[in-house]
Amino acid sequence: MTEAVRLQAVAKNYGPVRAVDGIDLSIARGQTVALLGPNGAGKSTTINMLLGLLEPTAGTVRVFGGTPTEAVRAGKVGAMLQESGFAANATVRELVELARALYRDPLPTAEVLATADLTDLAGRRLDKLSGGQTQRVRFAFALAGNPELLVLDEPTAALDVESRQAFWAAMRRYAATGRTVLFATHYLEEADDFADRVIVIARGQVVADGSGADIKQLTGGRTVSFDRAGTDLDVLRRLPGVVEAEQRGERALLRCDDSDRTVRALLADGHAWRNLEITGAGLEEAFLSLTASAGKE
Ligand SMILES: Nc1ncnc2c1ncn2[C@@H]1O[C@H](COP(=O)(O)OP(=O)(O)OP(=O)(O)O)[C@@H](O)[C@H]1O
Repeated sequence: MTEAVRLQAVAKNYGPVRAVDGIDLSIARGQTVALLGPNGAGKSTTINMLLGLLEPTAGTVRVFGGTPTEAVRAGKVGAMLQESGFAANATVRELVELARALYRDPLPTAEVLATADLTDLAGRRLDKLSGGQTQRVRFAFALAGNPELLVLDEPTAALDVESRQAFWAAMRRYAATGRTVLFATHYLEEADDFADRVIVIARGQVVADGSGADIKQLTGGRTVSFDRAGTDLDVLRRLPGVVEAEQRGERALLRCDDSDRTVRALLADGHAWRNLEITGAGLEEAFLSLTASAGKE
């Protein structure tokens, strides 16, 4: 069995809200995968179905060939979800030992502490930790059972840059042991930096799936901007190669999947523009243009 996760035509409704709208995907063992999408895209809902915490409205979810609940019961899955609630008067070490006691084949305490970079904090009470340290404790809790699949829902939300780096260094140590890691994020740099594969979801659907580089290539990813001198934004939006147009102050910003065609059309049609600029897109621009094109369908 080389497959860790398989979702087939998975959908989830909350009353009238279609949070997940037909997701198909398969994740091989050993991959580090980012689920990337804006707020409300359906990331947490997808993760909760994968952990057996929510039942899909339609479709099937398989984890290591069985149901999510079977995989969780067998100790194959560790999860770090968005909320936490730990007894404040326990120490870091006590909490790790509590987590280990829940599993048949846990990692040694020293290894859990070292992987999560908590060795020096083992004796510290949980209520005396910084936000970044608390996140690493939650990470330690998730990996204590030695899971084959680690699922992290926005693990670095609200952390400063330094704490984020420490967190991802810890995650990499775990991934390097050949385990499968799936993490949700809306930080585009994180997806690009830490995942082998980036699955972009928007409005409950997969809109792109590949490496960070693939995703940038998919969109062509350039922004053409200029002082627009009154040209109608809708006219600009219809120019060839334009995915989305918006106005910022005096400037029009056109997100393009083929900026050469856009610029040629701008020249040919004699639009009144000044101070033209063409910039290459980072993953952020690529992501916005993917999301925008999904909305056009
Ligand atoms: N319990 C619920 N009841 C009703 N609607 C919900 C519920 N949970 C989520 N939703 C809606 O489903 C959609 C997807 O939400 P979800 O939390 O899965 O997105 P997300 O990508 O994880 O977002 P975030 O990055 O903000 O956590 C959103 O429109 C959200 O408002």
